[in-house]
Amino acid sequence: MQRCISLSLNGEGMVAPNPMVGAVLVHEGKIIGEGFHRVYGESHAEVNCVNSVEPELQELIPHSVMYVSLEPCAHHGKTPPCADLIVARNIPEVVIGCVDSFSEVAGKGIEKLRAAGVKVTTGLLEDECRQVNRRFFTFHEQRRPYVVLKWAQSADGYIAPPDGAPVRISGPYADRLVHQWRSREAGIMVGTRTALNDNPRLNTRLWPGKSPVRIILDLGGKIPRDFHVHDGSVRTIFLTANEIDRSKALVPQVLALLHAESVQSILVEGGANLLQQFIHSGLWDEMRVITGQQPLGQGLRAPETGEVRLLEKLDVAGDEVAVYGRPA
Ligand SMILES: NC(=O)c1ccc[n+]([C@@H]2O[C@H](COP(=O)([O-])OP(=O)(O)OC[C@H]3O[C@@H](n4cnc5c(N)ncnc54)[C@H](OP(=O)(O)O)[C@@H]3O)[C@@H](O)[C@H]2O)c1
Ligand SMILES: Nc1c(NC[C@H](O)[C@H](O)[C@H](O)COP(=O)(O)O)[nH]c(=O)[nH]c1=O
Ligand SMILES: [Zn+2]
Repeated sequence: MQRCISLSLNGEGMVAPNPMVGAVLVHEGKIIGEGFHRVYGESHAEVNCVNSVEPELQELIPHSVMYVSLEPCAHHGKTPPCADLIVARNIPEVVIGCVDSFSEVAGKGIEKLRAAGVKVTTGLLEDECRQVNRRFFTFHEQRRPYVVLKWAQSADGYIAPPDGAPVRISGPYADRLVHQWRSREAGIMVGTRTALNDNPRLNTRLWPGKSPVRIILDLGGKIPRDFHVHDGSVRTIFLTANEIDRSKALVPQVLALLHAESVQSILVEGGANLLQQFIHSGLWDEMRVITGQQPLGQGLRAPETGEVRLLEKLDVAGDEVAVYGRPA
């Protein structure tokens, strides 16, 4: 199953909104086939796994066990049901990492396999398999995008100078990492003042990968038409007074709207005002804080994190990158 998890990660940035999935076929303890879901809309891991078995070993398939990190699908989506393929290839046993909570599946794959006499085991490395697809599961189970908060702060805790002018706090390597993060999320969001002060592009020009949908808070329609966010280079959602009721809490409104737009995950890049509202709402999943090497001395303070749980700390060419989760 660990091999399935490693294989599944090859689909990162390519398969969303589908989950990342890996599968292996094992005959008498030996892997005879393996596969992963490569690209959204193309064949699933189970299919690529069966097709990877060498012609001379195909006869072993009915005597093998399939390990797969996510429950095989049971419906005709963009591709036929994998549960039907497993039955059709007479695979007698399937070991599943985690059940698929997507309503079209949600146990129906397991039911179909068992009804056809296939021995099914579920829950092997379940937490690890769910962690791989945390965006997918949050979207389908909590009916909101997976939320990653991110900011860069100076060594003394500021995110901007007093006049709010854009300033580079993180170094070129951390910037490249941020663009890799951008390529792994479906959406990227900033507040009105960040859009006005920084005129950001919010794309992935420093990393090979898909640029996320831009989500710009602009209730007053203040952002000039010649700013990058109006350049039409990527899909951009402007949140105006038509979509957002100022008298109500912002974050639940934004997340409901993005769920309706099928935006499975967002990277919230600031500023402090917007980030603080997400932190106070409790509707966030990861917090990634880059601390630069230079102090600013004064300016706009970084958001208050509140109680958090440290998940990871990296040194990126002198910049500290800390990843936090919500308290347990
Ligand atoms: N270092 C970093 O990582 C980083 C990241 C991003 C930004 N920055 C810097 O941070 C500064 C901007 O941050 P900021 O905290 O001042 O502003 P911000 O969070 O970018 O935007 C705040 C503005 O968004 C609108 N807004 C926020 N909540 C709202 C709500 N609930 N309903 C309606 N509108 C709402 C309001 O605009 P209106 O006032 O128009 O109503 C509010 O003034 C800039 O100087 C930028 O350079 C730094
Ligand atoms: N100042 C630093 C930021 N700022 C984040 C802002 O959202 C900024 O507007 C955005 O990064 C600009 O986007 P683009 O480059 O125009 O695409 N973020 C960092 O990671 N490091 C900083 O020093
Ligand atoms: Zn499938």
